[in-house]
Amino acid sequence: MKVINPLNQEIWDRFVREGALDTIRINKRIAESWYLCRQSGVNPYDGKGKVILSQDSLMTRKKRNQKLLYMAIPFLEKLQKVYEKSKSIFLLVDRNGYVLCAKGNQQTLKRAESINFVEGVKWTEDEVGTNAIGTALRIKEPITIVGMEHYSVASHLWGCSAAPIYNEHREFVGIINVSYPIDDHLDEYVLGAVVSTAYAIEQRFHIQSKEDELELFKQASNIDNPDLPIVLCDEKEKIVWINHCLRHSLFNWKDMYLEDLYNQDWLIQTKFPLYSNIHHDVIGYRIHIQKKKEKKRQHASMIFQFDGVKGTSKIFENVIKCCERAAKTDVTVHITGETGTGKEVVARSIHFNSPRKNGPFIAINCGAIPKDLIGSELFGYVEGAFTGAKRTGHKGKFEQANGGTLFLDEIGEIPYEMQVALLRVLQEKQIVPIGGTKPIPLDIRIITATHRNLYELVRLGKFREDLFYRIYVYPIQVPPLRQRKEDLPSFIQYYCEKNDWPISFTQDVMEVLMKHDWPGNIRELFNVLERIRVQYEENLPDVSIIQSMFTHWDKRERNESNESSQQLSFREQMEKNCIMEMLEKTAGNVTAAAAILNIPRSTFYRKLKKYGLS
Ligand SMILES: Nc1ncnc2c1ncn2[C@@H]1O[C@H](COP(=O)(O)OP(=O)(O)OP(=O)(O)O)[C@@H](O)[C@H]1O
Repeated sequence: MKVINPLNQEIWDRFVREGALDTIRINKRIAESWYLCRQSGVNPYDGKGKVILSQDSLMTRKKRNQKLLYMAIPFLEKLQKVYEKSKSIFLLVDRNGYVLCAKGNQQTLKRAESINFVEGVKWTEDEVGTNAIGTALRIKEPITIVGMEHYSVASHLWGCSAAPIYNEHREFVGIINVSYPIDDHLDEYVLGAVVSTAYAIEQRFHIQSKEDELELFKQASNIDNPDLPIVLCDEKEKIVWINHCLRHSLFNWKDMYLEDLYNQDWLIQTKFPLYSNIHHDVIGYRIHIQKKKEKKRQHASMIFQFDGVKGTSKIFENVIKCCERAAKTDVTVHITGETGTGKEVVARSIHFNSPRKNGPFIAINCGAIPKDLIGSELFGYVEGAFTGAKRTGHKGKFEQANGGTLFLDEIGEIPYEMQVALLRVLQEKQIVPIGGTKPIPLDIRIITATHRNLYELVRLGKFREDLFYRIYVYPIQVPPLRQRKEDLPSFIQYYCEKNDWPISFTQDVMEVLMKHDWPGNIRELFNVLERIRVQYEENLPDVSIIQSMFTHWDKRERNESNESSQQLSFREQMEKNCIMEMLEKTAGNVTAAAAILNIPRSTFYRKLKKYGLS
């Protein structure tokens, strides 16, 4: 490959003015590029870089190309050493033409700044006209472009040689380039040196792929659960290892790719990316698979179905076992756990796996109903039971749940005086609606839940001991997310699949998520994922941004909750919620809502004003 002689001003002038070119006098690759530039309206009198990434976007792009950077930078530096006496600069460019890294002579780097030839700039033919980087990127061949061979004037005083870089799969991954001021008179072998460097980088990719494979096997030896059918794939999803329990059912795995498993009736349960400790890019996946038929059989024999993420943690496996046992009987279950840990999901799963599954599942949050209304909400009332009562009467939650399951959430919030009535219903298994005389027999399973310590409430005299023993028959403790962090990837995958969000989280983002304490548990996790999805869509932000999001949100949420608690007491907030709910139910009919809530109309209007609802 020889360095092409610069063209003269006359040829360039004629082409940009008239589009006329004597193609014999010009390298055909350059002629072709000039025509393309002219066609797509590139300005020959400009040619400075215009699309320049912000620092954040450049960081994200570097992150995405971290393997390329890791492989190529040492060779770029070697090349720089060879030409250290020259005024050259040395650049690494990604597959889309963005400059990821620029090193070399400080004076030349400064000079390059005047045409925006800097890190983060998009240096393609479309943006800046014919140039070694942009043209090599289009034709995927090494090329040197000097002086007026550049289509636009901004580069007329430059010479540059570029070559494409390929990875171990012969996929094009970027460009390596040397640029120099035209008066630097670099030797004619510079293009050869650039090509050799690109080749050396490709060899490095090959060696690294062997090292990655070794690391994958090393990580495989740490696989925790030998009873789960696990396969290990490389980053191209080629199966490289299967664990013991698959050795008798998956024979020809050595030539298989992940997608071949679908054709053999296997289902992917979880897919967990594995990262290199060296270049931090994905090197493969650990995949938990399951035979399709097994799943069908499970459905057929009605083995316990949990409608949510089970994960792989031991602690949650025990919860599922408890649910399974409880579902087979009519035992009264009491679920404890912090807010957002999935107590209601657990309650539902017990109901829908029990013989009552065809009956109703009725949930009521005892903490969200004003004290005065809880009686009518639970037990119902008959026609004309009190002023403002609905003419048709009202079926209470107990009656609504007849034949099924009643889930009393936040049972610890139930007013003390109401606890006696509740105890009586549980003992007598019948209900008399408010204002009524005829008892209604009940056939229901009771599940209660609380995030509070009921023992403590009993000790403080806030919860009746007799009621406590009536409901605390079969306790199930749902663990907080921080005690089952190994389930985080399964939750993330669940969320991504549910929202059709094809994104894979990098290892450092995973680490940040793993380190967070998740005070709001699964609800908080889903909220965080939702915010990231809405704000960043497919371009997962850099780890530092996610980290700062946590700090920012934490602060904001703390402030917001302080503000709202200063404005409204808990009781007031409950009252406001109840009024809003009733207005929604009555389609905004104030008279009807006030009547149902048994609040005089004038008071009701005052409250609407107080809560900013009028
Ligand atoms: N195992 C799970 N798989 C998928 N989603 C879950 C799981 N557990 C909980 N969630 C989701 O997390 C959120 C909170 O769950 P849930 O309402 O059951 O928690 P909770 O403990 O009852 O909360 P609270 O104490 O605030 O009533 C819901 O959106 C629920 O769908």
